[in-house]
Amino acid sequence: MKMGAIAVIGAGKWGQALHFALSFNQECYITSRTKKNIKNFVDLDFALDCEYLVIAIPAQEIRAWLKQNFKFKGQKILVASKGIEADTGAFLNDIYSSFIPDENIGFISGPSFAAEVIKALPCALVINSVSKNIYEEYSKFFPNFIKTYYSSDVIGAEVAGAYKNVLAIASGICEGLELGKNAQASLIARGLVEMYRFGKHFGAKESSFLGLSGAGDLFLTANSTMSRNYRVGLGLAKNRTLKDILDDLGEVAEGVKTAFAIDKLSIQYDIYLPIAKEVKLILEGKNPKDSLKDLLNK
Ligand SMILES: NC(=O)C1=CN([C@@H]2O[C@H](COP(=O)(O)OP(=O)(O)OC[C@H]3O[C@@H](n4cnc5c(N)ncnc54)[C@H](OP(=O)(O)O)[C@@H]3O)[C@@H](O)[C@H]2O)C=CC1
Ligand SMILES: O=C(CO)COP(=O)(O)O
Repeated sequence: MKMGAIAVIGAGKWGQALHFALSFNQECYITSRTKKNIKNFVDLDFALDCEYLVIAIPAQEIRAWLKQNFKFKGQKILVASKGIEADTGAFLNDIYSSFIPDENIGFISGPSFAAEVIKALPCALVINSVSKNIYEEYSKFFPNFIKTYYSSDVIGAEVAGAYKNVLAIASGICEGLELGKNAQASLIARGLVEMYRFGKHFGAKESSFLGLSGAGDLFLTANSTMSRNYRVGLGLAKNRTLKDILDDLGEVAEGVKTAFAIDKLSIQYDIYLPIAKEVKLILEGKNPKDSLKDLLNK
């Protein structure tokens, strides 16, 4: 194994932004399914042999990707994806845990549009891991325009990062229906309560929802057309088909599949999650105006 070497896996928007940031203090490699003209682009085998691996592929692809490609030989993994597996309702940490010991895994969370990180604009991120060593080792790699914090609340970070994408869809719908800023702020605030209710069920800490991983990322994503999930919501409010919206987007909007995962878990564990439920129903074809009536009357 190449000790000390770092590689990003997945050269999409976030992978490329992280590669840019992680190249400030050291050489950083990057790989993807499709070969790209990026400095230090390497093949997958080269990347997998690095000690530090930052994985930035869509949540729904991770299980199959790990099964097909990954062999654990002591690598330290930083998971950059935000989503919950739709088919099973599995959290990413549980998927990774069956391939890699928990002490070797960290999760990045917090407000971080790739388009701003790749311009070296300042931001603050959380590295969540059961092992503080993972935080200490990875935080050294980040450039000085990114401030990193440590948290051991892996489930809190995961829930917040995944759930805010569903709420960003809801907020985009709110904007698309021209319901006004009062309605949008109410939706986001109740959304924060809802995502904490969900997280608490799985043992997440309240502080994660009050800080960068929860409120921070939710306020960012649910207020900006820079968010892909928000733009999905805008399209749904304008009665565009989901297929049409996603074809136009050309990038992943994790909230779509995650809405189905959350709905599955809400039924399985009997957790009251009215906003996520309506997002899932709208994705299945319910008229957003009917969802609004139902939310107001619940
Ligand atoms: N964009 C952002 O601002 C942020 C994104 N994230 C999260 O990061 C994750 C990735 O997002 P983002 O980079 O923006 O998405 P993109 O759609 O831009 O890119 C997705 C990347 O995943 C790769 N990929 C897709 N399917 C597979 C597969 N089956 N096997 C291997 N690789 C695959 C693609 O490979 P290829 O290059 O070959 O097409 C591409 O590099 C998501 O979970 C997202 O929520 C988190 C924080 C910020
Ligand atoms: O997670 C993000 C910013 O923190 C990116 O959000 P979108 O995937 O909705 O663009």
